[in-house]
Amino acid sequence: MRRLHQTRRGAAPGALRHWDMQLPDPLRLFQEWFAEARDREKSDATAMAVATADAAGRPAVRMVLLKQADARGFVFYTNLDSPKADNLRANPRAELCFHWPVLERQVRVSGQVDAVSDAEADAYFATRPRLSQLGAWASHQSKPMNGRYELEQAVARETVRHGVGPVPRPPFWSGFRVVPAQIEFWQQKPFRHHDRQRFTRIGGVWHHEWLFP
Ligand SMILES: Cc1cc2nc3c(=O)[nH]c(=O)nc-3n(C[C@H](O)[C@H](O)[C@H](O)COP(=O)(O)O)c2cc1C
Repeated sequence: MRRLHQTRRGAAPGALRHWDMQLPDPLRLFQEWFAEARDREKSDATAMAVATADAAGRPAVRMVLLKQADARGFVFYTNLDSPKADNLRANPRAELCFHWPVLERQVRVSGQVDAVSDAEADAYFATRPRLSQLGAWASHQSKPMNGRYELEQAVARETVRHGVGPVPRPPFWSGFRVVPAQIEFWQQKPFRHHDRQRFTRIGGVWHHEWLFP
């Protein structure tokens, strides 16, 4: 695991010596852990739980797949008529949680949620397999259906409707970006003496704390 480097500074004669931490950028640290997870985990390292709450504060959590992670935030795609999208419109905050069991690591990311731009969603949708694109058109995500047959019928209808041309992104399908205000890295250690490091962004600057496990 990447460690904070501690360096002595300001050691003018007679001055108080102090420890100054040179902090790693938490987004870079995330990228390092994520790259290791992609190499070493047996399951999909992009799978993450996303917790939302409705306007009354009722929580809901479900798995989604991370499609982009950079300085702007963490992006996933979904149906805009789904309960999670309703929650995010009512209360545009979320927490993500990755668990990488082979590496014995957990990462939590929380913050404000923005809609991704239409251009960005179009570009990502165009990369999806055709059957996934048709599935996005066919699925009224989280609405009741009369068994699998209704889904298969809807996929068949969409297949005929789109013919052989490109399948455009449905207007009811797009992405959300969680803009990180806090990122916590948890690394399992023997006897539950785990490492926890929390980074909080205040006024555009990341602040670091160690937490008791
Ligand atoms: C590993 C995994 C990955 C998933 N990825 C997505 C995803 O990227 N987008 C999505 O809308 N649903 C995804 N799902 C399904 C969601 O967990 C959920 O069932 C669905 O989005 C409906 O959620 P909602 O009713 O809370 O809106 C995934 C499920 C699993 C188990």
